[in-house]
Amino acid sequence: MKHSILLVEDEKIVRVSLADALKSEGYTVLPVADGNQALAAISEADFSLVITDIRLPEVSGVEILRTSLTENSSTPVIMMTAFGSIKDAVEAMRMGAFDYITKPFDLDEMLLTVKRALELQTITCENIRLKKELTSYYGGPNIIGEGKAMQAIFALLDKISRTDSTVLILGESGTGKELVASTIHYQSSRGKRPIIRVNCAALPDELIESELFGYEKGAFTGAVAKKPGRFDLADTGTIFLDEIGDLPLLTQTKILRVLEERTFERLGSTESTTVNVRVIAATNKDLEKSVHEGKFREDLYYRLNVIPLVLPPLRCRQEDIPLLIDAFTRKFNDQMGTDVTFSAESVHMLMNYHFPGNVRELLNIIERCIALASERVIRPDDLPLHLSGTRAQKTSLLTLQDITAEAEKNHIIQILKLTGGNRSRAAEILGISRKTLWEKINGHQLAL
Ligand SMILES: Nc1ncnc2c1ncn2[C@@H]1O[C@H](COP(=O)(O)OP(=O)(O)OP(=O)(O)O)[C@@H](O)[C@H]1O
Repeated sequence: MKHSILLVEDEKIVRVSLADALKSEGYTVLPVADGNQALAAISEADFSLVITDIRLPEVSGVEILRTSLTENSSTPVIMMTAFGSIKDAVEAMRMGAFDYITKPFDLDEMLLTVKRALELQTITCENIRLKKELTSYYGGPNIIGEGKAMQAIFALLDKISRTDSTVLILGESGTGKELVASTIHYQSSRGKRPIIRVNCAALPDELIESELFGYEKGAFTGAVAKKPGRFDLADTGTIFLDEIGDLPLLTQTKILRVLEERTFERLGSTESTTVNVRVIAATNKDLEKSVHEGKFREDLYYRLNVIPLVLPPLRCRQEDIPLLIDAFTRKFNDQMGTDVTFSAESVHMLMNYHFPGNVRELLNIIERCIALASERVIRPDDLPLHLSGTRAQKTSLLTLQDITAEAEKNHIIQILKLTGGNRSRAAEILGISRKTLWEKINGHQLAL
């Protein structure tokens, strides 16, 4: 993108020759002769750079500097000053001007200063953009959900972020475990330090320990230099152990030691290394079952389970689906420069889909629909075929017992919604005791 420069200079000869020189460098230039025109231009457009004379009739260069900094603080301002007004230039620098150039100036010197100022402006803008992206990706409000289940999660997140405890996040694939882990980290006192993610399921058993704990030079064939592990990299920050249920037993023992003593040994070293890390782990496995099966260490399970956070599957928080559709539609419309919306029938259809892939699946469906949209409104026919097909397909594969259980569960959800979560009234309508309802809520793992 071409840089745009506002040039404010009342001396015609300087204005015209400098504007020509800047244009021949490939910049877009708006030359103006007085301060009032400059102020009007600043309020109407964003410039990459402002170059202004200090002494101008009516409105001074200092006033232009002040307005420019207020309107857009990332736009650098270069002041041009005659020999007699150096004091003003110094004052302008103090106020935040990028630099000043004394008139008469050498053109090359001016172009070099312009280049430096624009480099700074590019970096500043990029920095602002990245920061925005980071906070919009990880900031609390961007975990979307307004149903009871998610409200309870937000309240817990708030508390967890203020502690330094180990957290275990449980939930099916795509329910937002990684998003939640990042949010806890960024909201915590370690937020400005690194968060290192390890996908325990993706690392082959023979590499996992060297990845986690690093190795010394010569620890094994091919270890030509010392390499820090992920725990070293996460020092003073957070380590996110994703899919922890897939860790081999031997590595589990070492993780337990880090959790208890904050120490570990690098491969090929007998010396202990101490780290200061917060551990957040996640899994979509039933860890309790893995413990019973002897696949997961019981002591590690209890050590991790200090604060468990269970993310409910999307099908159990139907009420969040329209909100998520809205947010994802906005996101992809922004990205693709489109203006697509979902019809009420499509939203209804999505609300009735069981989303085995949870929020990730919904996100992918929205992206796909917007990318392939031939019209502005997405109707049920435009949704992926499996959405209408899966229910029938799923039903045919289920046993009678499964179908009954599913119907029972959905009915309980509906009635609880109807009674605004009042369990006594729901039990009355359902014709069961409060105790039975409680057992069924637990049995179906309803996050209400
Ligand atoms: N409540 C939510 N609001 C907004 N976006 C969400 C929400 N939950 C999940 N997402 C988005 O859905 C996608 C999947 O989430 P994430 O990767 O955190 O899930 P996960 O549970 O860690 O999945 P897996 O177990 O497969 O690693 C991400 O793009 C995430 O930003």
